[in-house]
Amino acid sequence: MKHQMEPERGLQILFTLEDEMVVETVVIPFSQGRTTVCVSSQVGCAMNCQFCYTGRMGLRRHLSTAEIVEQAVFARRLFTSEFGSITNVVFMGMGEPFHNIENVIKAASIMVDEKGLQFSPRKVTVSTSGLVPQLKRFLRESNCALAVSLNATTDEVRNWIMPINRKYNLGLLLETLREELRFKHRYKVLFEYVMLAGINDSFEDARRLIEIVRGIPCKINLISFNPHSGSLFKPTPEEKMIEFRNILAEAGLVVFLRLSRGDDKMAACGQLGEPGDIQAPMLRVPEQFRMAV
Ligand SMILES: C[S@@+](CC[C@H](N)C(=O)[O-])C[C@H]1O[C@@H](n2cnc3c(N)ncnc32)[C@H](O)[C@@H]1O
Ligand code: SF4
Repeated sequence: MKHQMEPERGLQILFTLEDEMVVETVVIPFSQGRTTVCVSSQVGCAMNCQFCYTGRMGLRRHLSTAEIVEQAVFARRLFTSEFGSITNVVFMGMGEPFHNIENVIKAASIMVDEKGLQFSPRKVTVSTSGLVPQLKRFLRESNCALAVSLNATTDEVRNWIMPINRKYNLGLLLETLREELRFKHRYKVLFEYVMLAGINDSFEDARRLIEIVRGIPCKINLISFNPHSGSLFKPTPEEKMIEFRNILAEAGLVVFLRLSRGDDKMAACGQLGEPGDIQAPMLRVPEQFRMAV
């Protein structure tokens, strides 16, 4: 595993693997001494979410346990002096972690092991697009935190922007969480919701979101869409994101806004990878959204 810093793209680290494939890791310094390393679990991704740059690559291969852990080890070594220490790990880089569940569960356990990287389990978060059987397994076998990329409040929209929903729909995903979390004491799932202008950001969506997560111990992250070349979508304006947030907060939900981290040099969620010439297919835009994209 060789590595190289990409000064042009800020805190992005590129690792060249033994087979010359390249994987990306991002270090995100927040305020108050919190620094998060965002690790990849695959080269590319098979899930083909329509708003995600990595998804366009298709899946090249899974990463081994060692290749995942090494990203956190290296980031910690590199950033300890400059930004304090790495405090959090999120599996939100390239790939769908639960598509590579075996290696991800092992990597996460090494990260929290006393003889390993000694992170607190609450500070290691695995994010999924919603592979239901693997999600159940993770909740039963791992004590690390879980994030679920929701990104829509109806099957109609989610079937389009996240095709995995055709296999495991919203009802099944949310019912599984409701059931499984009954056995996890003081555990909250983090729902991620990337806001796409005119697609999933209406006030009706906000009200539906309140209904569909009812009974699930959760926090919600509203994420600003990071545009990339060739993408159909536009980010929801900041004021609208704030109004959307307020509707959720007034209903008693714990909700955070993750506004864009700014410049296009910063490597960010859903902007990692290099699709190349052969790309995953773009899906047909449903009739009612033709004007929005
Ligand atoms: C890149 S994914 C990796 C983890 C996992 N595959 C998943 O989907 O949760 C991490 C997060 O980035 C979000 N994301 C993907 N593309 C994005 C984009 N262009 N702008 C903002 N967030 C994006 C996803 O919805 C997800 O919540
Ligand atoms: S959002 Fe996650 S699951 Fe979807 S294509 Fe991107 S990396 Fe894969």
